[in-house]
Amino acid sequence: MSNEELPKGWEKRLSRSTGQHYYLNVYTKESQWDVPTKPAQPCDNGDEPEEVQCSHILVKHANSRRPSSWRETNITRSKEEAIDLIKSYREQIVSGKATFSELASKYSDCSSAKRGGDLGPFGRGAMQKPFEQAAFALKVGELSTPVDTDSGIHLIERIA
Ligand SMILES: Cn1nc(-c2ccccc2)cc1C(=O)N[C@H](Cc1nc2ccccc2[nH]1)C(=O)O
Repeated sequence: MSNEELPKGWEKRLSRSTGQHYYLNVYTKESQWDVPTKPAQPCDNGDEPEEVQCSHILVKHANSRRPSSWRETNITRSKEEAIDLIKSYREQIVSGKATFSELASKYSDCSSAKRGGDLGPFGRGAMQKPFEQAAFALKVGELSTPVDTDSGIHLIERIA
């Protein structure tokens, strides 16, 4: 089957190690041995937007990729403490005690804190995969549960 015959967004590649053909999803860069039967990205059939816009609160921990931020030069909290903080922020937002923007501006370890956590619009392939998957699974206005990436623990709100 040539590339032209494959569903949109897939490419046929040859594995150097096995000599077998595999199929590359050009959007997610994920590969598979089975011949794809559906378009590579749900948005090809209108199920998913090209981009989403999200705000997030990031709490870094000692094992984060870069355990430093505008708030704290040397971040030493544990991953479990970071998860507990994100859960407490989520509770404050859901109960109306604080707004997402207020908490992001005060506590997020991402430089987007200065914009209330707003990351702007992004498409698939722009963010670390766990963040992307969580963001694209949210409905507009919805709040995530804690999301774990190499950067730390996130709380994500989908804006658009
Ligand atoms: C992806 N991104 N966008 C901004 C941003 C956007 C708008 C305005 C200012 C900063 C900052 C970042 C960023 O990578 N920040 C990192 C932390 C971080 N890691 C992330 C992983 C996924 C999504 C957002 C993330 N933010 C940092 O400051 O150490």
